[in-house]
Amino acid sequence: MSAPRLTRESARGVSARPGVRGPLVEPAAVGVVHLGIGAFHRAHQAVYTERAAALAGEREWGILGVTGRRPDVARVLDASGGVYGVLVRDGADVSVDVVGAVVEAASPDQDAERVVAAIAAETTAVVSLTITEHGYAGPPFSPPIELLVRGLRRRAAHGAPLSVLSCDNLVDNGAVLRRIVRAAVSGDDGVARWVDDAVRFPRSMVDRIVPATTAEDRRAAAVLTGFDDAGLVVAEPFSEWVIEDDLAERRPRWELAGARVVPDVEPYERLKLRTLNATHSLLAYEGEARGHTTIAEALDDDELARRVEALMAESGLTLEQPPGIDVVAYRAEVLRRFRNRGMRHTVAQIGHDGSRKLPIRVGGTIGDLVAQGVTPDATARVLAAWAVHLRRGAVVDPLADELQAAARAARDAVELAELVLRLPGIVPDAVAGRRDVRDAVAAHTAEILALA
Ligand SMILES: NC(=O)c1ccc[n+]([C@@H]2O[C@H](COP(=O)([O-])OP(=O)(O)OC[C@H]3O[C@@H](n4cnc5c(N)ncnc54)[C@H](O)[C@@H]3O)[C@@H](O)[C@H]2O)c1
Ligand SMILES: O=P(O)(O)OC[C@@H](O)[C@@H](O)[C@H](O)[C@H](O)CO
Repeated sequence: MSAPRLTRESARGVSARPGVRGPLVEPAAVGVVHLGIGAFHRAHQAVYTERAAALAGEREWGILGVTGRRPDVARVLDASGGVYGVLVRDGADVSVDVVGAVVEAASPDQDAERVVAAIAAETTAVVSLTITEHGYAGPPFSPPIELLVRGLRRRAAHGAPLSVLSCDNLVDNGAVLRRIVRAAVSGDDGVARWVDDAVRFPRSMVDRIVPATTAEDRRAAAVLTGFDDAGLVVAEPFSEWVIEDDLAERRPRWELAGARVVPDVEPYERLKLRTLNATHSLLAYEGEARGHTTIAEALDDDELARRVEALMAESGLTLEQPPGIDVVAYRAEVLRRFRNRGMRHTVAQIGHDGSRKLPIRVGGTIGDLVAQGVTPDATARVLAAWAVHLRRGAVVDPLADELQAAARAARDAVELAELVLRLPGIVPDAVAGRRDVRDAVAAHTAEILALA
């Protein structure tokens, strides 16, 4: 690409161009350490943090972004002084928000000491994480979790309070992370007591659709900004962040930027995981079986659209209405978001790591339906579509080899259904052996197998 590179210096004045905004801040210090600086953090929490800091007139909320596994993103952000753009796509409309909140970047293997020191620094008030569902598995734990624990041990020496904020699509992400950290420091009473007293692990629900960036996205952003941006991310206009009101006192005023800080995140989280994420997984796996490439294409398929509506209605039986949200309007909005033709969110990307995602997206719904005396039907279809994916698709999953081998060895739809239901943790134990649930999954599996 021949355009000059976007950097903190070259970005000055870029907002004079039509369709381009920002950067809004020039932070003077690191106040947030973010572990797992992938596409989502750059399009979500970093955007809220920048807007909140700008609106509050605070310069202490610079972000040190730490990559999860590979150093690539750290090197890109190092080269740009942390500055990157968010290409917002709304159908054919495009705009770019240039973000200045990230001031440093690091990778776990090359910069571990710097990251541990930053987590321990009194000037740091928040450690946030987006390390994927898989990043919380262990022991042994992923590199970001190891760094977090090392940083907390060091920080306990001065004991300044801290918020540790998981922003991954998990059920009760705050409690999951607290359990991992508490187990890791359990041998050291002083650190464990400090963690209990001074470290908050708020639950949070995050929502913004952020597909992998393509070369076409980079070209479209360069037309608007005049710069090539290797750190570019692409996102829809919609964004939501609901955070449990259990943060340490010193923190960015995210609510100024539109985040909701509420006493109980659970109803928001359930609604999102069981509506948006569950239907995303159905569209991903059955979309693949029906030959679709993106979510928008899959939803254009009338049969799939009908299945999605049925899934939303069925999972709705297990949901309560979160304060301030109309569930019917929420569902319509999710469908509208999925239909955003500007976004190329591939079914392949969403289908990754099903063994980690499906317990969160459909396992709980199935357990709750059975407890209500309802045999899951529309929800069973998600597991059926996954079973067919395991047998025929390009599987990316920590258990890929074992799952693919088992799925290919299954003799029929009933055995495939039994395979996915009996995998530990996919559905609650009380449900895994139920004949009616197996029959529902098997019936859908047979239908999807017959598609090809
Ligand atoms: N992209 C979205 O639309 C979106 C929306 C809401 C929530 N999220 C949450 O954010 C997470 C990350 O999404 P993303 O789009 O940034 O993905 P990404 O692939 O761009 O980045 C993920 C980050 O996590 C790291 N990582 C990946 N696997 C890991 C592992 N096993 N251990 C430790 N670190 C690991 C990567 O190195 C990277 O830094 C999702 O898994 C989800 O929980 C994403
Ligand atoms: O990001 P993942 O891999 O957990 O899941 C893929 C999508 O379902 C997910 O990212 C949604 O786009 C997101 O949760 C919307 O807020």
